[in-house]
Amino acid sequence: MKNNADLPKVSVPSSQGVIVRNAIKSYGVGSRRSTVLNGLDMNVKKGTIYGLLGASGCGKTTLLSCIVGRRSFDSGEVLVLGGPPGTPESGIPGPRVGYMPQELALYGEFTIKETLQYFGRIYKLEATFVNSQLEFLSKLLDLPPDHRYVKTLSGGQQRRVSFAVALFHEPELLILDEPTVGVDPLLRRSIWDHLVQQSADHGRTVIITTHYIEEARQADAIGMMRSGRLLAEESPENLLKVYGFDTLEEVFLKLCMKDGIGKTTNAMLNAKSFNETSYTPSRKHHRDGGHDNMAFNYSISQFDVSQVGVERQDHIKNHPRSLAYYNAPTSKSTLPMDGNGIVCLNFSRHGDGSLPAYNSSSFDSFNMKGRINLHSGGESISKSRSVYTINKSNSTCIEDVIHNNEASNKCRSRTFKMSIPSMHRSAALIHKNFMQTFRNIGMFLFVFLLPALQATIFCLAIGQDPTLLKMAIVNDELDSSEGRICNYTADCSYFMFSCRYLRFIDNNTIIQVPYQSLSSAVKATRNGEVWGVVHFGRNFTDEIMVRQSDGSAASNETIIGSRIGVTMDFSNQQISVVLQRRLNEAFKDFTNDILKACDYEPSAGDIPVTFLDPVYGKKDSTYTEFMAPGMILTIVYFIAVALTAGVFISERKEGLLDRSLVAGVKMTEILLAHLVNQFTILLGQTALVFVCMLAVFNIPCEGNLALAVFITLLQGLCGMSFGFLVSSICDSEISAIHLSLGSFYPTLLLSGIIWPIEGMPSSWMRSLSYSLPQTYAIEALRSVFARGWGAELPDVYRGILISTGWIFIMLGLSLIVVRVRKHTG
Ligand SMILES: Nc1ncnc2c1ncn2[C@@H]1O[C@H](COP(=O)(O)OP(=O)(O)OP(=O)(O)O)[C@@H](O)[C@H]1O
Repeated sequence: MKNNADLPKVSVPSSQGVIVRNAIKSYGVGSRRSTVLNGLDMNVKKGTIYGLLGASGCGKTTLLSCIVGRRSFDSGEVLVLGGPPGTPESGIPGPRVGYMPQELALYGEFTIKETLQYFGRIYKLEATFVNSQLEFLSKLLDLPPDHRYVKTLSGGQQRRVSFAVALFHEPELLILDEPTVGVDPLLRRSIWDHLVQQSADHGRTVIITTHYIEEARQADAIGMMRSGRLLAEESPENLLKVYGFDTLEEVFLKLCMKDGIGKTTNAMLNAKSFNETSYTPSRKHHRDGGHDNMAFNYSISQFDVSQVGVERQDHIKNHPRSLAYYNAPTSKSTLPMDGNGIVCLNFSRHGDGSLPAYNSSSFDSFNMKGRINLHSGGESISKSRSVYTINKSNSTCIEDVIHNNEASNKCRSRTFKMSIPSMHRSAALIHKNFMQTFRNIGMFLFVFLLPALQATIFCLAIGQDPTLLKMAIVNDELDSSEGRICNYTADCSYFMFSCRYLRFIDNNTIIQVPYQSLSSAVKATRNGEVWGVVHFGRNFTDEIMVRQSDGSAASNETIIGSRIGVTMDFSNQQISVVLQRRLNEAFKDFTNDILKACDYEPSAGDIPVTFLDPVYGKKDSTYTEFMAPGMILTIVYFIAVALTAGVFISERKEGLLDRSLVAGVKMTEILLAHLVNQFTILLGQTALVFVCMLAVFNIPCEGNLALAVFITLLQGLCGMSFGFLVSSICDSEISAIHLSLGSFYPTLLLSGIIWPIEGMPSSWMRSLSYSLPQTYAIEALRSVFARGWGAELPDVYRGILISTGWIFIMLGLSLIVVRVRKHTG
């Protein structure tokens, strides 16, 4: 029908559909550990439709996710299209499988057409093929117009689009988790008709879960699942015939009741007729079709089971038609005649650990058409469970154990191997990310401008000296009756020094509020009306003169009379520091002024400690300048954390991650695409932050601007990596927010952004500070900004190296966490 020429060709057609053996899967740990799959066996013949039925929570989705390789069994085996998931033979992940997870697994911001185009790019399909499939599937699934955004569709419409995504690249194997939920009966029928046609005409294998038991009548086989295993695995016709019911629901109910009242014996075996009937695909093409799946071709009645041990017989009961289990066969007579089959052997290793030798001559009466897999039935895979493949053509016994171990070793080594990203998939992901970003332009602009906005707020709000602070002035020197009033002379006149001093107080910082009495001024301070009181004694000017002339012989009375008494509200440290500084500066200016007016050297009145020109920085550098490097890095770092942390979580929750990974997308490609996307945004954000800080608010950067930008971008990447780590650890956005916010304050407080690390009381706390990802980078940027240092100096290159190290550590940890989570459920 459609020319799917670009899909990778499978060189060796597989004869197998899906085979699951003795699958065990648990979730949780300790007392909360619960077993979801409990020794489950499943056989799906290639080219058939397999309906997996079972109550909610019985483990269907878990089983499917293990089949598609998104989870792994605790023990047991799964072969998909001839190989374990994750191996090239299985085609998983990759275009040979179409997976529709239970979640929607669609991008809401995309139109229907864009959705298919995206997956088309992932599969590297030609645009003409994608368009023709879109047209075809739109009709088949009665999809809304393809320009409609997915997020605007109804739930049922969205599920149909999700179904179309699983179908459209015409995969060999379709794994559909409840595709017909929310779909009306007519459409359900056309979906099933399509699946039947796909399996009949094109030999596609379909595994489908559904809650509508009766619709599974169209399946070739049904697996009825309960308590983590299959109660029955049979064609619907046989099930109905054997149990004599009209509906599958009744059959299922019956099986459940049997299972529930402790009849552990498999219902199929109890029903004698099941021993006599094998599951044979009902549609003619299956009988003729040659899609060999050995599991389906034998009923138990075809095998001589006389030598099967008691334990094995239990297994046989669980595998009434698909498998035969044998205790270590020593004679060819124990093996089936004619046909193909999976033969499970219960054998032990020899004393020296070697495996018993089987070769084709052991079974020469067995007319093999294809491969025979000989399994041991032992429970412990590593010790006694082995798989043999006997290859008829060369008549040698190939130890699949070794082969499998090699395969699993390869798998294991793949686990932590960084696969080289594919160009076309990375390009598709990057394209998708940018489309998602720019679709919501309002939100994008907000996020894009947010760092510059934060930088502006920081520069405006932090580090400026407080202004317009009210101070009470109680000047007892004033007495108009005695002519003691303020004049504004600049001469060398020793008169009303109090007024002359007050003229030098910075009016922008201090508002002078005259009070008549000291008590009322102190009361005003207590009431919070003023920040303090500046008090001059009645003979202030005279006492200063006496003190100057008496020098070291000045009396205590003179000293007290000549002082400017300041009573302050010290409750606000920053304000009181500024007030003290301004009052001291005013006094210095006052003495300089009077000395100059009287022809003395103005600086003669200064204290001898003199700060000459600084080596680095300015004498009057502000707190804003101290904080700016830290703030720049913090803003960029945490915006990157916030943007990235949600990415995986929403993709994982919506099933998009699973769908992409099953489609063949690599985790490294997803990471890379997000890094490219976020980094591009980060470039713009960083540029705006620097313009804002340096050009608008005049924060000085003495060093190389490019170096400063480079350090900032590194910290942005560091934030992204941390965001990825957070999102790979957390299951929900809420927990990601908690973790991100939880890390925000310790970073802010411990990284030397607000206060110098040298102020920390103990060495362990300093060590803790330096173990954070931002501390060295902040020191590096501060050195570039304030000292003008270059990358050749340790303070700078250490920041660069440590930031780079953190990026790799956190990205590596993210990949490890993703892998570990896959294996732990
Ligand atoms: N990640 C997980 N951690 C812990 N328990 C889980 C996890 N995933 C699934 N489970 C539990 O495993 C059991 C089987 O879940 P699963 O989703 O496989 O069932 P299901 O048969 O597909 O159900 P439904 O038909 O409702 O989709 C449930 O009890 C579920 O709560």
